[in-house]
Amino acid sequence: MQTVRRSVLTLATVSKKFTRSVAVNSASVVTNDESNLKSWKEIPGPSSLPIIGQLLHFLPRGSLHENFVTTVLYDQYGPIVKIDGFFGSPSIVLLFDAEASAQILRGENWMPIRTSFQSLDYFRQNFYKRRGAAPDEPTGLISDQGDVWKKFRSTVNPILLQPKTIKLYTNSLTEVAEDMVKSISEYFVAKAIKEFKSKSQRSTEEKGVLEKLLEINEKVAVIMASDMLFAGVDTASNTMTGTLYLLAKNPDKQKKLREEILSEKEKRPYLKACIKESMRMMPVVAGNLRVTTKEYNILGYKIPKGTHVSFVHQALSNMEKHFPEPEKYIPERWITEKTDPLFHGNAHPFAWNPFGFGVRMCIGRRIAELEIETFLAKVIENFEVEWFGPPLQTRPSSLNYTAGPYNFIFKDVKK
Ligand code: HEM
Repeated sequence: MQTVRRSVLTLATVSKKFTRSVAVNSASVVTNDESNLKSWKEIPGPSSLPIIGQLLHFLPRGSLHENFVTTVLYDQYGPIVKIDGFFGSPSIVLLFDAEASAQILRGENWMPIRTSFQSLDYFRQNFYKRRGAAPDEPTGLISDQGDVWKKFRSTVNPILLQPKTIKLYTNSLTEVAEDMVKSISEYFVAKAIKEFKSKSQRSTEEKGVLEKLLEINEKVAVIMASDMLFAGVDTASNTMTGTLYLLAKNPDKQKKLREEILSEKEKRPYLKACIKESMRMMPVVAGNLRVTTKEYNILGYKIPKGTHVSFVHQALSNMEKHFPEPEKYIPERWITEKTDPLFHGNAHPFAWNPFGFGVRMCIGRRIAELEIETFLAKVIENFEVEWFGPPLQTRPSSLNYTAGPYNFIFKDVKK
């Protein structure tokens, strides 16, 4: 149970600037004949006890203690599963169905609610309150909801999602990522202010993310720095480790990637494909979450307003029906012809959804992609990466963390 909650990264008049690529489609909500719908109580799930609900199943030695998100629940109960809340926490509905996920994600795309970590909410609210902030002031994208989230997201969206700005910022971002664990956001912002002031006036094109955020105001920069530290470090680093592991286990794919990198062509489709494929097999975020703001009819069940629904895309992207031979690392599926049975476009569009959806999708996506591409290209260009010993383990928690030992061998590439 705890794992489900933590597995979900609890991490909209939405500004026109960022609605353009988003399909708001509440018309797609299923309108089954109401009389045939089963009630919320009838949604299948593990057996439950008063007060503690299904907790026993998730404790050590319980049948669902480990990795149930991917297979066990789906195999036992099907595409929709209810996990009862316990000790006052809300119940949660898990969806293992791409179309049903699409219905809710689209239906909630106007003002998506994705609950955060209670401890983070508490800390941020008290931290900012102590500093004299008004109740409607933002605390961060991860923790805010409703109008406060919408207004703040509209402010930072154009900067964070602009490819030109992100490209400029990659080097400093990577540097920041390396030692950010030791520091707090204010430290970086203070340092950045000092640095920027010491530099002569620069054109808009040369300014990085933090510089542009600082131009809005210091508060926006501090909040965003805090969000980026919280959501951007472990996600990107675990994805890099997972990709490196899969490349080490698939030397033919690694060789092909090295050839592309050494060819020094500007575009690197195979590199992108390698990353997409590892995010399909080993997504760092197992599922996403929305709290419904209206009633839905999903897979024959009535889902009331206010329900916590989790879309378990880790399970979906590892299903044969969406991605043939799902247990194999085949980056080619992302670049092959439409006629190839492996073609990724044959999968349901919501079966691979590692960065979330719509107006609330990951705001750091471009930064993450660039970071991961830069890192992998450098490593694969310089080293032949091998792996020895048992497979790399992942530890599902708030994210799917890779767990040591990291049995990599790096051999110099003979150039
Ligand atoms: C491989 C790396 C990453 C993955 C897989 C990932 C995944 C996600 C997902 C699934 C969401 C939820 C989206 C939704 O609700 O629809 C999210 C939100 C978010 N991510 Fe990422 N992320 C990654 C890297 C980053 C980076 C590098 C940053 C910052 C630099 C970042 C910042 C955020 C923030 C601030 C949010 C909250 C957005 C909001 O609620 O408006 N993420 N991410």
